[in-house]
Amino acid sequence: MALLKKMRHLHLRILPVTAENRHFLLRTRGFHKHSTCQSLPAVEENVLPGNFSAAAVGKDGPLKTLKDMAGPSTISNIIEFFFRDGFSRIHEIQQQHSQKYGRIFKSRFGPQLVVSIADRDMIAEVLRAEGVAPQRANMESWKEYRDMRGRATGLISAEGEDWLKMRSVLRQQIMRPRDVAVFADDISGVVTDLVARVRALRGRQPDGLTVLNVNDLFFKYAMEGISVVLYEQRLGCLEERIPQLSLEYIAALHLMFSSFKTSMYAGAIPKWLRPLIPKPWEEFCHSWDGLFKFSKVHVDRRLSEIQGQLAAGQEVKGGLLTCLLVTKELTLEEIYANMTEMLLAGVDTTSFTLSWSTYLLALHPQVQQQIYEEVVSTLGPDKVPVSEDLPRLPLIRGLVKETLRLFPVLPGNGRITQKNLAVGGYLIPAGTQLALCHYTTSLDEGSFPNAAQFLPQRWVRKDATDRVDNFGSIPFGYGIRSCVGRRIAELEMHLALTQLIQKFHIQVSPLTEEVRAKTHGLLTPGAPINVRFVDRQ
Ligand code: HEM
Repeated sequence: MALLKKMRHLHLRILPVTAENRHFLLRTRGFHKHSTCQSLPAVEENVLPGNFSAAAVGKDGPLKTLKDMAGPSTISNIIEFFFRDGFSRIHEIQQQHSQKYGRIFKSRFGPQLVVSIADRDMIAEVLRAEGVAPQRANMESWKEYRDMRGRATGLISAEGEDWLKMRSVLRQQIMRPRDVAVFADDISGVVTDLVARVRALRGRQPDGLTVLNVNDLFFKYAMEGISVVLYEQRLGCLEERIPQLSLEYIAALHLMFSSFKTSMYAGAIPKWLRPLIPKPWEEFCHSWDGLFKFSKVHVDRRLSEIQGQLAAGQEVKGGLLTCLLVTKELTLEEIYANMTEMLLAGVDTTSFTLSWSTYLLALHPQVQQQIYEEVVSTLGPDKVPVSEDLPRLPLIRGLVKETLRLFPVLPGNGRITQKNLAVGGYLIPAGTQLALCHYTTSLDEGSFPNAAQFLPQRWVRKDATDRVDNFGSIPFGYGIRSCVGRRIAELEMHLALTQLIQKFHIQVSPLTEEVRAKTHGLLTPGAPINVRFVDRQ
């Protein structure tokens, strides 16, 4: 209350969403309450959905039903996933299945039928036909945890009207490059610490050059980087001694990902079986407790700072969190939930991409040299890049795009169809779980000639009319439910890579053999990437 009364004294760096534009979104997009919140009935394969007649005809002739669709049998899936460790090869299995069964195929996982789409144009059709509040997957286990603890859902776990409200608030704060440019100075401060940490770590190795398991370093960078944006404070992750609270968070995050398979089962195992197999659900809840606790501490800290400033009649300045706390467009519980989910979504994604980028640069010294030349001809050898410099570094942007094409952090994404669709000659009923096979489309020769090659140059536009984006590679998703943190992630990666390339020759260490990708929830390096950072001057 006190905050609201004093809002006129505030000077926020970021303008809040107005009630007017939020309601505009709700009104004009024809959003219907509950339209996406239905529980998912098992999809019948041979039934023509309501709004299609039996003689439904697509652009290439009569439409077929899911019953006609090819795909691996349940038995072969069980063997593949449980006996051949398919969970760590989901990206490869995606490719193999699309070669064997076609660009659209079905798989069964117990009662769940999944339709996989490994074709750029079909994916485009699906995403372009999306409604106002698309649903990614069944988030029942996430919601159950939140209900059990009396917590709100955040952007990842929310659906329908709840999601739309939060999305319309957050998207206007962080979705455009110019919105996130205000964070560039703070992130640059984190990059300075990253560079210092590279020097400290390599100094400990016998050759004085190698940073072992570079992902460990980028993890800390990404956590520190996203935290200055989300919590408006430094966490000390790049210091020699990491503060206890941050260490606890890292442990909770590791538990969430290391128990990825068990967490998946937490949602898949029926509730009545939990007393017999309690571990997955217990670990799932335990890691969420840790993640929420961390966000709550940091949000509460900022809230009491703001209250103190207002009580003392001082001006309140701040970024995203300050704005959310002051405008109260989201409840405090929604703020905790969104900070928790954004932090979860924003650390490994960014750190894996940075690890793959440095690995690819090290493997391709000529490409690295080309990018280095662009950086020094634009900035000189020493200038610290600012956000306005980034549009003038197309190869740095191409480097990130090409890394994400070859190693899309999310090798596949999901959608639950909200209406009946005709895709690839098939009728897909509403309520069907779709798997969009981005790994396969990213490596498709039709979309990307010499697809296996690392060519950041392919993303550089020749002129303003030249569009090189295509649905073959959409690492941040597409449309209204795409990654809300995209611009923050890009800013963090562009600023870090520019400085690393400016300062160091990045070389493969003899300690690193070929590193292949494995799926562990996300597409991760399957072995430690050890990289040499050799001073350029
Ligand atoms: C390299 C870095 C990143 C990649 C490749 C990435 C990729 C993605 C993808 C593919 C999705 C799903 C989009 C869809 O379903 O269409 C997503 C969703 C999301 N991402 Fe990211 N992400 C990255 C970094 C971040 C960061 C830094 C944040 C923190 C703000 C973040 C927050 C989110 C959230 C909250 C969602 C859910 C959005 C919603 O459902 O409305 N991501 N991300």
